[in-house]
Amino acid sequence: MTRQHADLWTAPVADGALDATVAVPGSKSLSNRYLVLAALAGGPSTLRSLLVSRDTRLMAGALEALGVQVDLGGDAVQVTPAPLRGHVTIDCGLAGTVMRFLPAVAALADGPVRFTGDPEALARPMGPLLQALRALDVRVDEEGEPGRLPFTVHGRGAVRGGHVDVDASGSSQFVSGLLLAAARFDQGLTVRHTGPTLPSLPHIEMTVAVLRAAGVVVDDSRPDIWHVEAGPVAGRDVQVEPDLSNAAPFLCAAMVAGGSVSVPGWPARTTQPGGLLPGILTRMGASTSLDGDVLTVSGTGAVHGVDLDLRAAGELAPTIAALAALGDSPTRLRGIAHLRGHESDRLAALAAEITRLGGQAEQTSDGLVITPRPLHGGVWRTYADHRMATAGALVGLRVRGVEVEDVATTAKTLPGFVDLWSGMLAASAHGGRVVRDGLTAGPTA
Ligand SMILES: O=C(O)C1=C[C@@H](OP(=O)(O)O)[C@@H](O)[C@H](O)C1
Ligand SMILES: C=C(OP(=O)(O)O)C(=O)O
Repeated sequence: MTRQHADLWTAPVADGALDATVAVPGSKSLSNRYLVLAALAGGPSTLRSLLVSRDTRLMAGALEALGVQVDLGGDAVQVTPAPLRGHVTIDCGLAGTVMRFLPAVAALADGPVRFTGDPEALARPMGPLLQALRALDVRVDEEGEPGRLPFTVHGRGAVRGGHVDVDASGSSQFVSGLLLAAARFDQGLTVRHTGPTLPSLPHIEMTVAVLRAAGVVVDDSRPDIWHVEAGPVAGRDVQVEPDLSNAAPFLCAAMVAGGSVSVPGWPARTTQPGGLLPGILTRMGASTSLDGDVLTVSGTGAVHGVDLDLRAAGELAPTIAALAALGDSPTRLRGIAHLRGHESDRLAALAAEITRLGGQAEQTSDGLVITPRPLHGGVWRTYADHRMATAGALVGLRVRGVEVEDVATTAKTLPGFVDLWSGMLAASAHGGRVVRDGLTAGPTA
């Protein structure tokens, strides 16, 4: 896209130290897991503080197409399960959680379920999951390139289950997508990961945790093997944690601009990879404190380079890479080769955009090496990738004239991003107010 045609948002520069409390909405990963399990449950569920964003609307829409009643209006989302019907098409958008969590669910429907998505979604890997379904005697027809959207899962109302191998080195979501539906298979399911590396283990632990909380028996005592017993899934009343990965750019903003940013609702224990943020940001020069459920990150503007294995938390990589580009020494990010199959090829995208602004960033076989250089303004391309957009905003907090292309792509997981971001800056000028979806809600004390 050329500059003339792009939809550009000039990222605001911080003109002083930050002092704000930012309330971020619910976790995408938890929200879409709760929706799937609520659809497979034996009775209704109430999901409180569920994220309402493009990814969760796509999930809700897909489940509704399959016959489930999902009422997204109001403070709490009500889900009423129903027998799953086929002869429908599911639009996955660019949501990994929809394209990877629903094919095994579709196998339980009473007819064919066609999966489509955004043009960018056609580049995201699906093959190992589709092969695993075929190994379980589920018929899957691909329409174009093998192992990619679009494809059709031929539901037959039941899946035998048993044992299946899957190479999840491309995405942990292949494992999660099999486990989430497995309690509804006749024999349950044992999944064994066979690939060389396994990314995003906390997200698999999240899957196990939400299954257990719904009364499903899961054995994860052996490395790379998970067993889900056949049995009922309980309808639940749950409170969704805030999205800690979406909190990341706000917390990092305190390091870039100096000052403090707090995020309320920070869970004492979590399976979200964002739970690793306090440790990572401390290594990069921040001070962090947890006061009750409020996490505060404080910084001086100094950012130190790190050598970091982000295998467990690849979702944080775009934010950490943007932070690293503003550092005082080089950073090496490892263990994230699979980011080449995320919303964009994130390793290529980050290297290209940091370089475009005068920085130095090179891809390695499994990550990035970022050597800080003085940066200048310019267009920051986002490749339809929400985390590229928030990474550009972070760079623009210090570098004047960063124009973020298609900032609306943040609607994938955080539709209120621009309002929250400018609210954080406005609140800082007024002494620590709470910012919720762009609204300054009042003083914190
Ligand atoms: O299961 C999940 O909710 C997710 C798992 C991870 O996927 P990968 O293992 O493909 O990185 C993560 O990056 C994604 O944002 C969400
Ligand atoms: C990789 C991500 O998303 P998805 O759930 O679409 O895989 C992400 O949000 O960083």
